[in-house]
Amino acid sequence: MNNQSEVAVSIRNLEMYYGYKKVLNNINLDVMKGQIVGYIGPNGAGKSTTVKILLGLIEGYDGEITVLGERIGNGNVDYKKKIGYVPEIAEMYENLSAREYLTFVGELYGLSFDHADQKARELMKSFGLEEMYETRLTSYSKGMKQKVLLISSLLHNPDILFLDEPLSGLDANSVMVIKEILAQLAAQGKTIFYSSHIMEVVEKISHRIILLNGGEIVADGTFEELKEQSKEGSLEEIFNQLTGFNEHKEIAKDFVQTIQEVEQNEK
Ligand SMILES: Nc1ncnc2c1ncn2[C@@H]1O[C@H](COP(=O)(O)OP(=O)(O)OP(=O)(O)O)[C@@H](O)[C@H]1O
Repeated sequence: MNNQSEVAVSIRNLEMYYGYKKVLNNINLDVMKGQIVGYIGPNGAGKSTTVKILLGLIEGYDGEITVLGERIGNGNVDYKKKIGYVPEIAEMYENLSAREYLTFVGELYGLSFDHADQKARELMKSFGLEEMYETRLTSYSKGMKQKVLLISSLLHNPDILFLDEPLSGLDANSVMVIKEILAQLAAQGKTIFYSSHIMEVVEKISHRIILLNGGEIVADGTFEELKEQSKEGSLEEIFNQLTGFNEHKEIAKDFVQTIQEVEQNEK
């Protein structure tokens, strides 16, 4: 089932200010069901701000946003049950075991304890973490915590997923598994917003790439379309070109020179 013609998220004339600073400028988007959207841009471009607005975590924006047919921001929060979110930096209550954490999150999303428990145990097993299920998260490695976070975002079988650096800390084998899971979820009609600074992965995984720069969309299309427009070969090169960046060597040289500076009395 792939409903690429149905709109999952619609954004019209979105603008956001922090104080006097405009951080989102006239964002317009329709994202279809079953699409994996690579939502990329330089640090501070406005990616997290957009996602937090869609999640209902930030108010005070201008514009109209519809998620799965519901206009958001009118007090109706039911749509949030259909969303899964993996933030880049997560508060995980690390004194809890994975079992306690995941059943807690599952119950927040309306699952019964038993259903959440059974599902979480099964998903932990798929990730090779069955033995760790009752162990406190404090003793998990970074990659293990990331797997628990991914599970927590998917337990309630959401229709839309927002992932911020979801492969952070994962080994090569786990990366292959997650990429395949995302492809299969999209094929079932789930919509995935995938934010990452790792261009090789975004290039491969995304059906559509949206590049944000200074709060504006500066590119929107398939990787092939972006390549055609920019005449560059890789997404990294397209990114550098469209964000006007070609000074990495000079910046690195200045940085290294500064590190090597010694005070007169240190010589
Ligand atoms: N709570 C806040 N108060 C004031 N300004 C903020 C706040 N959060 C973000 N900003 C500003 O909004 C702009 C967009 O930030 P945002 O976090 O959306 O960027 P991003 O594209 O997600 O960046 P990164 O790739 O570094 O995660 C930046 O200029 C940032 O300084």
